[in-house]
Amino acid sequence: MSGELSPIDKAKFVAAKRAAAFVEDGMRVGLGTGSTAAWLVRCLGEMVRDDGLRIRGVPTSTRTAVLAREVGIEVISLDEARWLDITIDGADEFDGDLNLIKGGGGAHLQEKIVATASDQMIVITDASKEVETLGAFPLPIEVIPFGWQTTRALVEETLVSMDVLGRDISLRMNGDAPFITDEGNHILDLNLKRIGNPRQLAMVINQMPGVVENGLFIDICDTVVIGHGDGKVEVRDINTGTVEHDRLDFVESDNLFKDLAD
Ligand SMILES: O=C[C@H](O)[C@H](O)[C@H](O)COP(=O)(O)O
Repeated sequence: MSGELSPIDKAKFVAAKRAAAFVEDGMRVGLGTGSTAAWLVRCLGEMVRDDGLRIRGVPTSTRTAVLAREVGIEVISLDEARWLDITIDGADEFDGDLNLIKGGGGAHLQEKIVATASDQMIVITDASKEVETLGAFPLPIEVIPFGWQTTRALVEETLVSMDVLGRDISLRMNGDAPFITDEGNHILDLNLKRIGNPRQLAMVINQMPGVVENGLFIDICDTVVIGHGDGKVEVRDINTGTVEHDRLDFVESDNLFKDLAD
């Protein structure tokens, strides 16, 4: 990486750095996927190397597993861990109840399994991802490749019957070929614009044959850490109703940030 980081990258970095402080020695940690979660993995790697932090990480994608090993985090499978103390991950959108849309990187299936198996889930994000109502970000649905067009038609029919607005459904592509998830599946992106009842929608979608998992995370996230490009961080906890404000002087003091920016 060279040159100055963009304000969005700085925001993601400080959110990740602040959230890393929730991780304690001996914890089993779910490691999210995406550009924000990658900062978290790098921050934890630094804590392992420099501070002697001992953790075992359960990655939520192949990409994250590769990065975690690279930075020196001991990687174990979810089956080895069974239960996690904490999961820290990014999100594509979050609302005031800390319900989320995830899966912009196609990893929401493993992410949801890992987050659900954790005592606490913390989302790290920049402020642009906060919305009043979920749905501006297309909702990812992981479907098995067999009969995916039939599954898409069924999803569309169901949305019509539920009177959900904006029934624009596309197969996610990777160049000329369909995107393939870590589990060998496809992704349908639902451009709904507005999701009035995310809980109901999540349940209805997951009942359809061919659907593996949708990207709505309802009542899973406990805490959101929102970073800003100037180093300010806000930590909101849905269980206690508390909001904390903090500021990280990352430019001057953070070796990891300096190494990456050089
Ligand atoms: O599938 C990907 C994940 O759900 C990501 O956590 C989400 O898309 C946010 O990614 P980023 O931090 O890159 O915006």
